[in-house]
Amino acid sequence: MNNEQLMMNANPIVAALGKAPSEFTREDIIDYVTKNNIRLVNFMYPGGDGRLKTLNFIVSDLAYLRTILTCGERVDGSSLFSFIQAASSDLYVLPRFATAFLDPFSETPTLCMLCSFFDKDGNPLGSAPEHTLRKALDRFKAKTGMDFEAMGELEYYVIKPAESLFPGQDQHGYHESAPYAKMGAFRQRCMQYIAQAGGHIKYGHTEVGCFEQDGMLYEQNEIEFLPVPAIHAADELVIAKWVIRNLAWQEGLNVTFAPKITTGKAGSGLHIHMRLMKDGRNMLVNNGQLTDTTRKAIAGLMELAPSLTAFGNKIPTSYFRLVPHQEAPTNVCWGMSNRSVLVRIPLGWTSGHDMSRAANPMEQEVPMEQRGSEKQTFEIRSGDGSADVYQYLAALCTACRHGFEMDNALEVAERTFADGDIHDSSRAEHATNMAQLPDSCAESADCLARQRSVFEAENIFDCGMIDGIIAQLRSYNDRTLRRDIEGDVLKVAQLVKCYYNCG
Ligand SMILES: NC(=O)CC[C@H](N)C(=O)O
Repeated sequence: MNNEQLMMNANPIVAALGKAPSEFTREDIIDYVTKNNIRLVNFMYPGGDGRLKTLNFIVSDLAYLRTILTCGERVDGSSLFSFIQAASSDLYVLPRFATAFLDPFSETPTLCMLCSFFDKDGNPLGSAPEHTLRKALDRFKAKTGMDFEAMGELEYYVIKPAESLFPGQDQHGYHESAPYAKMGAFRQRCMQYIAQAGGHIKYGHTEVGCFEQDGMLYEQNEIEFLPVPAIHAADELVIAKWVIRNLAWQEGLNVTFAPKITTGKAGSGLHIHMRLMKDGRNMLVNNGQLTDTTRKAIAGLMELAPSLTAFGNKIPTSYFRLVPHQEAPTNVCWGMSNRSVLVRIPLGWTSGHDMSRAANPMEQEVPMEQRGSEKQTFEIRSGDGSADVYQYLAALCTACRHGFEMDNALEVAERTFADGDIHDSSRAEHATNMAQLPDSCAESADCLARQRSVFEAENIFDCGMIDGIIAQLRSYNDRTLRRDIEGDVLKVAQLVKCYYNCG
């Protein structure tokens, strides 16, 4: 991290220690705790439900502080993960110093760190979602020589009593400003806290969803991150959800990351953008054109798309979102810029034009390498807030790697390419030739059962974890649920309520 990055960094621990989080040592943490009168240390780790769990420690003894930072603690794994048996349930949690941040909600000065799980023999827990992602990333690097970067687009609804002044427009909330958008200040406070906790935020805005129901305003918002190594992307997403929920609670607002809350209105996705890097260079484009590297990674996603929903769309209401005309995908295809495809190639500053100079004629010309050519990503649009982000990113990384192992990857990429809106009636024929995404948890479970060997290869996904995901998906018994209740407002509302606080 250079001086400019340090100066502007929102995390006060980075500013105080004068170094990048990846360089934080145990002694740095002890030094910070001592000098800044930190009274509590929190270990935090996502459980099987995807939510951050918290273990508090009082700081009253330097030796004890050093012990917990060195040895971690022991926790009951069977209460955190369904795949861990009660008979051999103890796990270790060890804090990762690079994730240190100050708890923005605690009255007592508190330092938080995310933890990794270890088994009784002191090895990283093979079935832990975070370790699964690490294994997937290492394997990706070993196979392709590239680093797999990612970032999430976190969509959520904020709910508060409706006001009569300056009403927003139904399904037209996209990038709205105050006073038509009401929750901008709340979103900006969330963004500040997330950045202080180490999140690399690209931007925040309101989204399409905006409606009133039973005297309440439902305003959809989005916070989008910057591409970072995928472990950080997952860390940032779980912290962001924790921040948004806590701030909402503090301010008397309700928030939901649920995939669908009302039929016919925009659902909330968790789109993931990916970038493949080699020696700091983005390998997705060359001379403004998509490379075969990109096409191969996309081919892997197309091939495994039927089972990716098992990781990214874990609850029955997930499948009420994957319907036409709501900017959510239904077919297994990819394309440029349009939002009805499963994998989208958004604009990537590939023209090489100096647009800034065109907009500001007084400016000097910007050097070619500063015109944004490193910004290109590819985006998968199926996942939602029910996903365990570590597991989901591990599945995406594995699918992209699979693309480099397929003999016919370029052919698959060619066949699944769709230009234009696939829901446009003039393109109906093309759409009918495309594979459909699963329409229920039950179907996702079947698809994962068929394709599980790709995820389990190289020992990346633990077979107990895959068994657990399949069993959980099947437990909802929802094979025909969407068809059965789609038009029944009351039944949909009951279902929505069950999964309102998912993930
Ligand atoms: N602008 C967008 O792409 C909206 C996405 C949409 N909310 C979804 O469910 O995925």
